[in-house]
Amino acid sequence: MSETFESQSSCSSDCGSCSANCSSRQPSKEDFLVPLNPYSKVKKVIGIVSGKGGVGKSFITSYLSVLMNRKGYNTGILDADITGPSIPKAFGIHSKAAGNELGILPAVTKNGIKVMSVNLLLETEDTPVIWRGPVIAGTVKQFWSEVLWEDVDYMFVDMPPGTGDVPLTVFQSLPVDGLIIVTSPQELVSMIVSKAVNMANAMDIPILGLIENYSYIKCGNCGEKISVFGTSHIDEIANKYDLPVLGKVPIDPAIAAAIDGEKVEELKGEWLDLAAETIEIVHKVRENTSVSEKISAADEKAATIKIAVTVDENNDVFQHFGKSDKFNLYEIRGEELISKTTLNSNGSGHSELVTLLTDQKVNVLICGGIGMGAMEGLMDAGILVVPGAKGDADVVTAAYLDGSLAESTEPNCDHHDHNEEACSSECKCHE
Ligand SMILES: Nc1ncnc2c1ncn2[C@@H]1O[C@H](COP(=O)(O)OP(=O)(O)OP(=O)(O)O)[C@@H](O)[C@H]1O
Repeated sequence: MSETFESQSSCSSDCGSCSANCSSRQPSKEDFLVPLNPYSKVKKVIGIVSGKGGVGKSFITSYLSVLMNRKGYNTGILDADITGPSIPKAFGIHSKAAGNELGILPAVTKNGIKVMSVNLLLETEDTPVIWRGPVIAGTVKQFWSEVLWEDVDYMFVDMPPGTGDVPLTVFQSLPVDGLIIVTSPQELVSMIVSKAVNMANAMDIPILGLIENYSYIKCGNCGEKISVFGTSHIDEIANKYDLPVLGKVPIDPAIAAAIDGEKVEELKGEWLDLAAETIEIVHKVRENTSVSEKISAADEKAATIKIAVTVDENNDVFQHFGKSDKFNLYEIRGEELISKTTLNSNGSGHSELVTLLTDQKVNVLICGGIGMGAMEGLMDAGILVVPGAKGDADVVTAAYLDGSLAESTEPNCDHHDHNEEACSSECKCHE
């Protein structure tokens, strides 16, 4: 029986009455997807990509999964960087993969993150993987279809670096919900990020944002940020593609010590908090308490709230409330954004700003640092305050609406130069 006959006979339509030209049919995105292990359920797949190797993509993948695990989500890592697998070491995993009749069993980290990597299959960890592209891509597909992942909320895929054939096959084979592009300042950032963005667009996969690793070094004595690789262009490129910058990670010996010491789960640092929040908001897998529940259950649909956010010229949350000269004003009805406008002030002190916000009938203020005097003024005026917010104002507002950022009655001293020490008794924030 010829191949042509077989394929025609598998068509259930009556070809005699069909005008479609089957040979010219373009395959859809779904045609390339590999089925997931039938005993597993993965809610969201986040791909971590870089234009080239060596930018710390594996660290970013590991630490993002640690942050999502800390938020209480079932988290997995599929290490698709087959020729440079570094995920198991970061978690101190040296076991070999076992299996049962339902599939290959992933390794499980101390805190419960599931990991599958080629290192779990190699005889020794230093065995090089000298495989051709199709074999590498086939291995990644097997990690998806044959590993018994069971229930995973967020699966992070440490993608092979670059934009060649292997990453392309991986992109096509897995149902990736969103991508994060990792870069470093010394790269030809514009060109390399552009390639990754174009690839994602061609594959019709949304990009959540950019993360710059090795962004700067912080001086241990004075706290000054030193850009060792020269001026970063990450903000320009993010503007060009209208993408948020989800994190700028410094070169920090604590990071190297945690990764090389196989203790990434013990690492503490807020560098990727915004990225984790963005994943949580954009690819929501559980229902959070929404702000509309907080206002009024009775007229939830009709209620309009006005949120003011202190902003700088980059639309990031400005960190000193009393010196804010610009606010974003978001008007929200029910779950819907009705308007977003800019409110200018002369930044002349917190009591004038409280009056300005009261006149605008603002219900909620989201800001960075704020002292006790201003807090009291706002609370007296019936304005709820969300202090200590950082990053893009739109993302932060979405986080508040989603219930992931909460109001507080405590001041926040980020607006003072404490060199990251705790607020001292000389600080006037609490007066
Ligand atoms: N921000 C950082 N500060 C200090 N050390 C870092 C930082 N990011 C990564 N490192 C260290 O650099 C080394 C390489 O990191 P990682 O394994 O994530 O990247 P890679 O494998 O070289 O690159 P990629 O994953 O992009 O191919 C590791 O030892 C890690 O601890």
